Amino acid sequence: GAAKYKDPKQPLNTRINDLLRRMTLAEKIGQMSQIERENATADVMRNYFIGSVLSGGGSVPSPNAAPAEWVRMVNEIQRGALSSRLGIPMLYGIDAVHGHNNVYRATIFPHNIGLGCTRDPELVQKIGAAVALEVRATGIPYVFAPCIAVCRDPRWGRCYESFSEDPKLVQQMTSIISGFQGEIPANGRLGAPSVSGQRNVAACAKHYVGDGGTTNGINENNTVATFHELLSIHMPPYYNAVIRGVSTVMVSFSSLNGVKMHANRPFVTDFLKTKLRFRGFVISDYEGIDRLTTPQHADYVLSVKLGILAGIDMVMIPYRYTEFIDDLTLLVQNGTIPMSRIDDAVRRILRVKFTMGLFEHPYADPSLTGELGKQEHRDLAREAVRKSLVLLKNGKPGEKPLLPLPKKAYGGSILVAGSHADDLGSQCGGWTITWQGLTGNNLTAGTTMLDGIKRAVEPAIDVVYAKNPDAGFMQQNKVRFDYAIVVVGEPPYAETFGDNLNLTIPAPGPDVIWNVCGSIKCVVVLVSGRPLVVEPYIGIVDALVAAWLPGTEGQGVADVLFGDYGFTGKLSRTWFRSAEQLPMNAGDAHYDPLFPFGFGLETQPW
Ligand SMILES: OC[C@@H]1[C@@H](O)[C@H](O)[C@@H](O)c2nc(-c3ccccc3)cn21
Repeated sequence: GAAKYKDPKQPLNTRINDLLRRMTLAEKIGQMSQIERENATADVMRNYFIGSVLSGGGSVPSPNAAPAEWVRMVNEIQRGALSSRLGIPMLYGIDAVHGHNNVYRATIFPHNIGLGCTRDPELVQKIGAAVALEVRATGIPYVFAPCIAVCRDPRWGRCYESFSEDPKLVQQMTSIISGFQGEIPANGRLGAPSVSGQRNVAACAKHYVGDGGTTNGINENNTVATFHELLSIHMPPYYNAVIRGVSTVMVSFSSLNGVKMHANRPFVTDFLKTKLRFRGFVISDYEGIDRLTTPQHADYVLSVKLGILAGIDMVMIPYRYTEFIDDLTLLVQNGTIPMSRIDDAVRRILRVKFTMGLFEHPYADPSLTGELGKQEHRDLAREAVRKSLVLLKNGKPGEKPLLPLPKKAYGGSILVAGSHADDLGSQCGGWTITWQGLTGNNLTAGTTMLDGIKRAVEPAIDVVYAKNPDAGFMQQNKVRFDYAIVVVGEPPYAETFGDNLNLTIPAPGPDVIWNVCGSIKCVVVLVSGRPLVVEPYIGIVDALVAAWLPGTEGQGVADVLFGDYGFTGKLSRTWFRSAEQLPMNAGDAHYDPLFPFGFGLETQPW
């Protein structure tokens, strides 16, 4: 009859063992290879037995490609994989870290720092489920998310990808994994990979481990921590991720006490696989094994040896796949890497692929294309925006609170000022359409904060927008406006490009604050991937809101500014006074924040 591995009624381990024993070394090594979509032709997939393909940040079939085009591309690559001797389906992975963020017109949710401020794990689980549907709309079944870093220093360019400085809060937000993958079944094995069905996606807990603890927040650098500091600060979210059945774990570029994580067998194998009994597969980061040497790729045979022996099962190569395959083949044939290590890697990869039904459903479900950017998901994102905003000041001493703002203005006009009020790209931040993100309003479909404000106020009200009002403008108009909403902040950035040692509000933000708030009542809305230096302005502003990186549904900001909903957000990380204090986290002996972890004023809806 049919080969056992093709029979979904066979027990999981029967299928794995039946397939494994049929595989040649070349087919096994092919399964361990993940290549970039740009070089994933059907021939390459078939001839090299490639097991996985990725879209790197911004890697799309064509600019502004529609879901149907994504589906065609993924299916074409799959057809190549399935035409190989054993017909093992390939697994396509992509970064969906705040929505399906590479895809034009996808719903873009608040980045994780804002989701941490909602203190709402159930909401975050729903977000995972919604993002899974949008990812499946494009025929993709695997996401490199969530990042469960515990960011301990906001000078780190990726701090916005972290839910919190507090491991317990990050642990709570691992609920997103159950959103992505579906809840583990009641009789399911704890710790085993678990993807409920074809409306779910396999997830990836990243970056293992200690990515958020590097010295001075320098990206990809070194985390100095005792074993117990590691276990109490950076490791806890991995306990929850494993129990929730996360399918994959991605290794961090960073080092732990001087040992590169991509070469760290004690933690990748002995702790994660043996101690925690993680049974999914471990994937490297992008050229992560190349970076084991300086300069990177200086000795690729050594890189492959160290990475695979550390316990990496799948390598995000992503271009030099013939070199990877040749080098790994050599290392196995000369006995440096035992076949048992290869078999462990392939078993784990097959376990995930069988469990998620990839053999039975290798192709996209075309009925899901309508899920991309669906209004229901945008409404969910708008709710997340409302709940992520943190109100830091509301009214000067002895004065009544400024928020919620009235929807009518007695003078008939309000001023909206600042670069970030009318900039969809900046309110989305990095990892949006491109790797680094974009400024401007043409990148995708969404609602700027300015649009949201205009829709919120009564039609008769005149909303005047001035991107960068100078003192003269304010002098001439100070009696015209009842109040001003000033929206300033950081430009989009990702990874090392976001590393920053001073954390001041970029120009011309401060000038706009001085000019406007020195003249009329103002609420400042800060759009940033982390707390910034605001102490110099605290006295002059009437109200201050941390909006983080809200994403496409900017209407959510107006919802709370104008009192349709109350402010409820609580800081997911400490708001420092100056960068010289850093690192400074709740629980430290010396703790002198401007606003402490957990702080957040509240307002009542009208
Ligand atoms: O996009 C794939 C992965 C992503 O999942 C990881 O979180 C992230 O660390 C990452 N950096 C690069 C990357 C870095 C520098 C140049 C080119 C690509 C690629 N990736």
